[in-house]
Amino acid sequence: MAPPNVLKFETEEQVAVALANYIADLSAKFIAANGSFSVVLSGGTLIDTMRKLVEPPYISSIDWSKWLIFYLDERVVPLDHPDCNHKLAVDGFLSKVAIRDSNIYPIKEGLSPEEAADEYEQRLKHLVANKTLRTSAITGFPKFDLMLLGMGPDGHVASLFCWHFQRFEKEKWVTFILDSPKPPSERITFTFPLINSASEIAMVVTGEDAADAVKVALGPHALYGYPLPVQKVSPEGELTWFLDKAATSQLK
Ligand SMILES: O=C(O)[C@H](O)[C@@H](O)[C@H](O)[C@H](O)COP(=O)(O)O
Repeated sequence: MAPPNVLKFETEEQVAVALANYIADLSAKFIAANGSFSVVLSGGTLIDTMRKLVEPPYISSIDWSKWLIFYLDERVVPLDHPDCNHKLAVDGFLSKVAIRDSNIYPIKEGLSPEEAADEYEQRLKHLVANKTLRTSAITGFPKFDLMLLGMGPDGHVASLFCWHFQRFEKEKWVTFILDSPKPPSERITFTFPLINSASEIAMVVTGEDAADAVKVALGPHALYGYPLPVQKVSPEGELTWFLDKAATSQLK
């Protein structure tokens, strides 16, 4: 992986503006090259930070009909539950753009976390088999066009947490956790081999709470010691960080 692009902005608003421009450019690029644009969403504040996409010019310039939506992680709750990342995405973004429901892939309801993870992985395997998703020539894992990652104050990404074994999973595409330190406790999550097979990853990190983990991930000691999950984010393609001043306040 090439060194990450680290883009620092004064305000979260400026992060949102830059993120929309970055996503719109990638949408045009991947649709021109492959006829589709596969986008994987995180939960948390990411959906709000994507808000500029549902405003002019992007609301009319982006070819939404070619977008495919997936989830990096999902809480194992009903799809209409307030804790559901799919509900968060629908309410804040998907309900405002013309992406076909058939191109949006929420998890299957009513399953156990283990069953939900297996079912999601099987669905991804089907999409690889029917050529909806491309695969990495290096890893053989699905190669999503763009993954949009948030990062928790402890440096977690998706539902891969520092002191939990899921961060070390090497075989599965999707796994599950029953004791997430970030509630709710039961989730499914993409694994690092799947995350790192992406063409593009955007780390979208704003706010003071992230500052310590940003310091560890991007500061002078980034290569020392026990890496945070966020430090394992290393796509085959480009990694770009979008940070506001608050998030970089601990960086010297
Ligand atoms: O399901 C989740 O909770 C998210 O996918 C999670 O990984 C989130 O991206 C980080 O916890 C950052 O959350 P904030 O953006 O709210 O800080």
